[in-house]
Amino acid sequence: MKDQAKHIIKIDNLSIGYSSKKKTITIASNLNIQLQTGNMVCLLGKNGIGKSTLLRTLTKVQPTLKGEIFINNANLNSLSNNELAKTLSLVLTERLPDSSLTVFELVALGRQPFTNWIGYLTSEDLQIIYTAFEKTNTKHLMNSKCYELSDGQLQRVLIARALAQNTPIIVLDEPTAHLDIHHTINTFSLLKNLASEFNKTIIISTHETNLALQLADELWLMSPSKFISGKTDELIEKNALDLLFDSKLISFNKTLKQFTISNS
Ligand SMILES: Nc1ncnc2c1ncn2[C@@H]1O[C@H](COP(=O)(O)OP(=O)(O)OP(=O)(O)O)[C@@H](O)[C@H]1O
Repeated sequence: MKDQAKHIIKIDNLSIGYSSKKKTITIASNLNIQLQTGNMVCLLGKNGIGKSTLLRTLTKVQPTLKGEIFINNANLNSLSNNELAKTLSLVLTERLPDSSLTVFELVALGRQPFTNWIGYLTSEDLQIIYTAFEKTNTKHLMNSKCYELSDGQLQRVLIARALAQNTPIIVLDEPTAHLDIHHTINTFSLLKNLASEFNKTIIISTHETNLALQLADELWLMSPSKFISGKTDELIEKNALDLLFDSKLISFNKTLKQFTISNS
C-alpha cells in the first residue's frame, strides 16, 4: 500500500484497442506502468503502433479493453468528469471544429473545472491564464479568432489552455507535430521545466525521438512485440531502443544516444 501511494499513475495488465458489436481489435496488451510524480515521459513508437490509442485510454477518452488504470490510487473509472478535469489535461493535435471563439476565450476555458456555473473568472484565474500565455509565447494571439491561427500557433495555444487548467498531469499527443525547430525545442524545454520545477507529470507522445532521448526522464516504448517503460538511461543501457524500429535504414547509436542512418 505504501509503495502504491507514491505512484501518480499505475497501470495494471492493460489492453487497449477498439470494440464494436461485431468485433474487438486489440492494439496492445499486457501494459504495466508505474509512474512517480514530477517526471517527463516520452511515449515513442512507429506510426500506427498505438500511441494515441494509449493516451486516449489513459485519459478516459476511450474505454479500456482489459485491466485497470489508477490515478493517485483512484480507479480512473471512479473519477467524475470534473475530478478528472482537475487532475489531468489533454492536448490533442486535431483541429478544432470551426468556432468563433477568440484565443483568450479558448484558453480561459481551461479554468472551467475551477470556476462557478456562470464561468466567472477571479483575479487568480486571470493571473493563471496570463502566465499560460506568457509561457507559451502566445500573448500576441489573445484577440485572434481560433480559426485564424496557423497549425503551429493553434498547437501552442492548446498547450496554453492545458497550462491554464493547471493540473498535476498533462498528457500531450504529438504536441510539436506542426512546430518549427525553435518552437519544438521551446515546447520541450517548457514541458521539462514544468516537470522538474513544478513537479508536474508530463506524458508526451512524439516522433522527436532524439529530443526525447535527451530530455525525457522516462520512456514508454511501444513495439509490435513488447511494451517497455523505464528510466531513459537504463533503457539505453539495456539496448531497449533497438526494439523501436524494425528498419535496416536506421540504428540506435548508444554512444551518441541517437538514432543514426545505418552504414550498409
Ligand atoms: N477508431 C478506430 N477503430 C479501429 N482502429 C483504429 C481506430 N483508430 C485507430 N485505429 C487503429 O489503431 C492503430 C493504432 O493507431 P494510433 O493512432 O493509436 O497509432 P499512433 O501510434 O498514434 O500512430 P501515429 O504515430 O501514426 O500517430 C492503427 O492501426 C489504427 O489504424
